Amino acid sequence: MRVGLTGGIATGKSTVSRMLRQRGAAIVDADQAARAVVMPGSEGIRKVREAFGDQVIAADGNLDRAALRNIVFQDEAARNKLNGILHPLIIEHMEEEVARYQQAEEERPVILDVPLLIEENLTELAELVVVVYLPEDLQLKRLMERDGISAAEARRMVGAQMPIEEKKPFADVLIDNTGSLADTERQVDALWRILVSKNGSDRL
Ligand SMILES: CC(C)(COP(=O)(O)OP(=O)(O)OC[C@H]1O[C@@H](n2cnc3c(N)ncnc32)[C@H](O)[C@@H]1O)[C@@H](O)C(=O)NCCC(=O)NCCS
Ligand SMILES: Nc1ncnc2c1ncn2[C@@H]1O[C@H](COP(=O)(O)OP(=O)(O)OP(=O)(O)O)[C@@H](O)[C@H]1O
Repeated sequence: MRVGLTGGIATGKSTVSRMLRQRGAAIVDADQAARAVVMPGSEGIRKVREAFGDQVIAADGNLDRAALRNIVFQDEAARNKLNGILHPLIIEHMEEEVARYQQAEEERPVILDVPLLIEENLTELAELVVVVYLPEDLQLKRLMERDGISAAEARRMVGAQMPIEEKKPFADVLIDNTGSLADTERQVDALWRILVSKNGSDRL
């Protein structure tokens, strides 16, 4: 079964996906795919260089992620341009990974960890949509603490995504990550029970 795991930046997707992996899920992560498709020499990095110039390429030939991040979180047109280049490559990369897991004999749930699942109309990739939720004030606080950034910068990054309150109605299952990690673990346990029963593999 394919599960779409989404939320807003820093609401706790990686935290929840780690908890699901510990319970036996396979994880396919869009942020990792976004890194894989811009490896030196790839079609992705060539197209990004054509669009944004040498300012976003580091001396060693890798993508200069900080430079590109500064550009795209300030400028919607630049962000749309980057998305237009990378999203088809990211989706293709993720589809290949999913196919590899599904060809394997196991029936374990495959979790698609995709921050922009709803913005990019990708919910159809998944049979079940899980939204990891935090109220926006706490989202900003955790983002500032994790990335060591200012409130203004955090607001810009959050502003580049659909507000978390608007993502809530898309959830088949909502995980509220406001409380302690133990509290979130309990919600993940309940989700896991749903996933294994839908897979017909309650015996796991
Ligand atoms: C701009 C880039 C180079 C910044 O890299 P950096 O290492 O600093 O951040 P990282 O990739 O880990 O992303 C952190 C978070 O930012 C948010 N985010 C990333 N890209 C976008 C975007 N295009 N629009 C809105 N939010 C985004 C996501 O919540 C993500 O989890 C990178 O995020 C990127 O290549 N983005 C475009 C690809 C993309 O859309 N990725 C999101 C998954 S579909
Ligand atoms: N229940 C919790 N209590 C306190 N801190 C938490 C909790 N859950 C997650 N965090 C912290 O909040 C921050 C954001 O969590 P995480 O990195 O999992 O978010 P994310 O949604 O994967 O972010 P991104 O969109 O950037 O990939 C991290 O520093 C994490 O350690």
